[in-house]
Amino acid sequence: MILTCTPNPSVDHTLEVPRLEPGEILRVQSARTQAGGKGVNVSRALRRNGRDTTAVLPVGGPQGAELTALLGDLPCVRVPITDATRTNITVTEADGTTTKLNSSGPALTTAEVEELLAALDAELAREPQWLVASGSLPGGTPPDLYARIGRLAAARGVPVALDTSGKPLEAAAGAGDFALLKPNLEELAELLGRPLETVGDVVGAAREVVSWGNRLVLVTLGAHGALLVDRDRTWWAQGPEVVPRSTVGAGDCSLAGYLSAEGPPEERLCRAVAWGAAAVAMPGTTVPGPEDLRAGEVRLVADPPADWRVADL
Ligand SMILES: Nc1ncnc2c1ncn2[C@@H]1O[C@H](COP(=O)(O)OP(=O)(O)OP(=O)(O)O)[C@@H](O)[C@H]1O
Ligand SMILES: O=P(O)(O)OC[C@@]1(O)O[C@H](CO)[C@@H](O)[C@@H]1O
Repeated sequence: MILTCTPNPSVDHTLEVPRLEPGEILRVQSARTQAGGKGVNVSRALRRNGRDTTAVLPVGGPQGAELTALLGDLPCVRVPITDATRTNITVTEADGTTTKLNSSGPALTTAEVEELLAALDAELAREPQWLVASGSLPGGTPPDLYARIGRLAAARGVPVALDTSGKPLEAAAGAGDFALLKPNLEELAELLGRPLETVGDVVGAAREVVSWGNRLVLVTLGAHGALLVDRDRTWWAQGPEVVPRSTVGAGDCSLAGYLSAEGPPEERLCRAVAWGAAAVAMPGTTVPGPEDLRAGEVRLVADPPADWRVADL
């Protein structure tokens, strides 16, 4: 079983317009409301592909009730909170350009944070294969929450895959001990405080993160595929070419694909880019199923040259 924890889940509204023009009245071509939040999406993708998963998340207010309904039969542990679950809005354009308006989320009380951790610990006691800890932290939550979650999982012997950004990423990655970190290129550049333009730049940054005590770094590069870096090796993989419809959740599907695979790291990477590319071709926060994956069309390069420019991949 793969356990996910999403401290700041969302109801995702996606609006499709031909072209986003600020200041204009735009006619919406289609509107979708789906369950969202990074860990929730990882669980949804795993479930859609027949994997055993449980999602732990706080829910509150009418939006929390809406999220519960949208989650359907996804196995979940919902921790009730007083403040309302957030709603995030995405606008996608005909050329695949995706614009996100993400709310900061509800204010969790100290007691609610402790209840979330207790619920998570009870699930960790079931010895899942992985814990995925994902997404931003809601207001009022201490930035070291993911570091605390990492310690809870370590005490239960469960490896953790972390996907977050900004201060929570800084606080957790610096504490080390994560089996996998999944930043995208911008998140990794922000963490290290320098631009990352070549494969060598990205690998150097990822190795620095590994030197803090973390095992593997999966750096997703949007349309340019993904790099997987450990202490000694690097692999780059690129999924099949797709017509992008919505990039929302592509990173989550990549992580789900990575964790769903068994075998050596490079096989996991190939699965990650296949799932990520499939997600991009789907509307809103829709996750791909087995029929959407084109695993045979993945390109893999071991130890790619350091001078390759990410923008040219
Ligand atoms: N335009 C694209 N064309 C093809 N594949 C893409 C495209 N964008 C993303 N992907 C695939 O999805 C993966 C994840 O994308 P990305 O790096 O944008 O993740 P992310 O920023 O974490 O996304 P999110 O936070 O929305 O889940 C990439 O590694 C790649 O395999
Ligand atoms: O605000 P966060 O927590 O960083 O990201 C939240 C979010 O953008 O991430 C998912 C896609 O990865 C969406 O379902 C959701 O709306």
